[in-house]
Amino acid sequence: MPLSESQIAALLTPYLAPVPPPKNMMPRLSTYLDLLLKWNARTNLTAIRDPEEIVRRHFGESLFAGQHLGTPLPETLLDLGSGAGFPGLPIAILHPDLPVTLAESQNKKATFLREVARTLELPNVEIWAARAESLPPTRKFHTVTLRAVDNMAAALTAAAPRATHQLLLLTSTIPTLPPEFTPNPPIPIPKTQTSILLQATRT
Ligand SMILES: C[S@@+](CC[C@H](N)C(=O)[O-])C[C@H]1O[C@@H](n2cnc3c(N)ncnc32)[C@H](O)[C@@H]1O
Repeated sequence: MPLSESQIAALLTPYLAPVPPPKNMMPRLSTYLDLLLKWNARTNLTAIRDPEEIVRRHFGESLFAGQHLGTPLPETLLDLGSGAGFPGLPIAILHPDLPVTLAESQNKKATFLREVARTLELPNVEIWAARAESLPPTRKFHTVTLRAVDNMAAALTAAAPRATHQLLLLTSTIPTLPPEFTPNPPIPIPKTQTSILLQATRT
């Protein structure tokens, strides 16, 4: 049974500030969820299969990160190892004017990301269907996000030279950060025992 937009909104309440969401956010999240469930039935995009859990864990945590990008909003954002789009795609839905690049090296996941960006009509989303390390050296981003990457140390090595201002990590452990980045106190992510948001500023 698909979730209605109002069910999605209710599940997201703990993660969102009590302000009206941007126009089109709930319809876009609803379409994204439908696509994810459809694709996940035949190809393994995410191990979480329960729609409510997808909304809470993937959408909710990503949107929570999207509300901690700082003020003013970043000029550009790279989501390194985006998988099925987390946290980068919900952030792009929350901030449709923010140019977001999703780097994902697995072809089937990158194809899915393209399909979602096309269907949701998100013109500011770019899919980099290869390793982030292969982006041209001149490509830098105000903010680089990382969530659930398999090898955090390697991902941080790839992320650091790309981030002109900050790294934003969704993680359960505090990793050793590159020395040019200074962490702020971690922020607990709602409804989880262990996950934190760790923002680190280039100094
Ligand atoms: C465990 S998944 C997590 C995906 C997503 N961030 C999430 O939280 O659901 C990690 C993904 O990162 C991708 N990945 C790892 N290192 C990468 C790199 N250097 N460049 C691009 N993609 C990378 C992998 O292909 C994989 O799909």
